[in-house]
Amino acid sequence: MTAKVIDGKAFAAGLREQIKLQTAAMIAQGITPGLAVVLVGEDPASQVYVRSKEKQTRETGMNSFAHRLSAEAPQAELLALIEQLNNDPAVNGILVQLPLPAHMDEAAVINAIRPEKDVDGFHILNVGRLATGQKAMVPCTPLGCLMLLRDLLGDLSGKSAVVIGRSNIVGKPMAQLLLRDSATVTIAHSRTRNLPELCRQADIVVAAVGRPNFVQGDWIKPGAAVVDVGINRTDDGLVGDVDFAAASQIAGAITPVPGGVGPMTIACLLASTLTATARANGLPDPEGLTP
Ligand SMILES: NC(=O)C1=CN([C@@H]2O[C@H](COP(=O)(O)OP(=O)(O)OC[C@H]3O[C@@H](n4cnc5c(N)ncnc54)[C@H](OP(=O)(O)O)[C@@H]3O)[C@@H](O)[C@H]2O)C=CC1
Ligand SMILES: Nc1nc(=O)c2c([nH]1)NC[C@@H]1CN(c3ccc(C(=O)N[C@@H](CCC(=O)O)C(=O)O)cc3)C=[N+]21
Repeated sequence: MTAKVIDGKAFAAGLREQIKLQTAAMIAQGITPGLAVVLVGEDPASQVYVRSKEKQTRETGMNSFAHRLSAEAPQAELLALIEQLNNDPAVNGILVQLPLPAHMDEAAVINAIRPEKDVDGFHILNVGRLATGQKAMVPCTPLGCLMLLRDLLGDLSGKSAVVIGRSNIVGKPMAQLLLRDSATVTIAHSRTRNLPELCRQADIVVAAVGRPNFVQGDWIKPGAAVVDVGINRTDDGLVGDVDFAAASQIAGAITPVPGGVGPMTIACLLASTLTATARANGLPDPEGLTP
């Protein structure tokens, strides 16, 4: 069997078209959504992402505000910038690109963002809201994965899902979203025993590990859905966390790297910016863009 290759790039493009239409409708009401992206330091990969985010933000008709701080900037300078963005009515969403330089306290920085403007969904209040089933800002990468899975499988209720990875930015919120959709969720990590066997029982495998080709083809249940979040730069170029060649012979559907989850992350960032703008203006949540 050969798996359906899920075209995240095309799905994301469709999502951006919807966002563009709904942004235009908002602008017609006198409201222009605005996203501020803050980059601290000169990490080349982060610079590429941030430029891509800025370009796509403008292409949907939203305002994009870029702020760059040197890698040596004191944390107080970043906190002062966040405070300024918190109080700027033209800014509906704030994203501080991670990772931050080692001298900064990531949690303190994230929690300084007004939760309503926290389009990454990393603020402790949004984490708590998601975990308790309240209206939250939801992290972009897991949201993108959820959209792809719902599109593929429809109702996720009762499906068994294994999420490999327990980070605050991918694994844990992914598990929360799948749980909210009534999947039966197992979270695996570096201390998990019998990971291959665990995966073999899963209808859905989400890999967010950060190790090239980590998930083997024979870990996959025939016909299962495989979502590869991993972005690993190797001598063979950009590869995911799943051995794509092997897994795509067994899975029912699989996301490629590149062209799978990555483009969905950025599209969901724009979706969340629109959601934040709607909520800030007492408008209903945008159609089809919130989980
Ligand atoms: N496509 C996209 O939009 C995005 C892609 N990414 C990519 O996704 C990947 C994961 O990112 P992130 O969550 O931030 O990474 P982290 O490094 O924060 O987390 C990795 C997780 O994998 C687990 N892990 C490590 N080794 C093993 C192992 N041998 N067996 C089982 N679990 C293991 C770790 O377990 P433990 O907790 O025990 O250490 C940890 O929970 C990276 O490649 C990253 O680049 C990230 C964000 C967005
Ligand atoms: N505050 C914050 N929020 C984030 O959402 C965030 C972050 N920090 N730090 C870094 C990670 C990583 N991330 C990606 C976004 C897009 C692609 C993406 O578009 N990938 C393309 C390929 C891009 C390439 O060629 O490098 C693809 O998979 O097709 C990948 C990874 C967001 N992150």
